[in-house]
Amino acid sequence: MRRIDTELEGVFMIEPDVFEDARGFFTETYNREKFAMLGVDTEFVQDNHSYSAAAGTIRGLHYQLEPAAQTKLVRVVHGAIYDVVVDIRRQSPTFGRWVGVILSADNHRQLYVPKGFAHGFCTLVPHTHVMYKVDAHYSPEHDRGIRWDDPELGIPWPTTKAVLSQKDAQHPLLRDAEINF
Ligand SMILES: Cc1cn([C@H]2C[C@H](O)[C@@H](COP(=O)(O)OP(=O)(O)O[C@H]3O[C@@H](C)C(=O)[C@@H](O)[C@H]3O)O2)c(=O)[nH]c1=O
Repeated sequence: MRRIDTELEGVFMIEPDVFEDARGFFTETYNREKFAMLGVDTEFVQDNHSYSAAAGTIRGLHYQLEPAAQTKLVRVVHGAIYDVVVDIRRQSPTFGRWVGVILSADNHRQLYVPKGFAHGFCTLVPHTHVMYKVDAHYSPEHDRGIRWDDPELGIPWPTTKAVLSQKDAQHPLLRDAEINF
């Protein structure tokens, strides 16, 4: 099991050990002690599961305001995603910078998304199931978003025909977003 850092400080992947045999495989998708040793020192309170039918489905870019800000640990149990994290802490030296990684059922990688970052993904294949743990409960009144296609971010989403929710089509640009962390 290993940690793979990204260009954004505090944003990293966990690649668990996968034990394959004639039946298939076994893997620990979360182990408090082992994950904590790699930096996932987080008390999760909610597990989420989203299913996207079509390839090219984009969900994001999402965050919750303080005091409901969330740390997330994201993985894919079926299919694959291009997973994006954007630093939206206005005082941060890396404000507005983002990283994109591939998480898939095959690579078993998990992405750690700290508070202060917006998160979104694009499904790369149909019938993709994403599961993630969060350390603060869902709070609709603190729920916010940033436009997935904000030109100042310039994220190269791997689709020419994004499938979006109505909500996600209407978020403000990062420069106009309400942010309190
Ligand atoms: C996120 C969430 C949604 N819901 C409800 C609200 C709504 O009726 C329905 C769908 O919500 P959304 O459209 O916000 O779901 P979705 O677009 O999948 O939102 C998620 O996107 C990814 C990228 C994230 O990072 C998550 O934190 C979350 O924001 O589910 C909950 O009950 N609990 C939750 O934790």
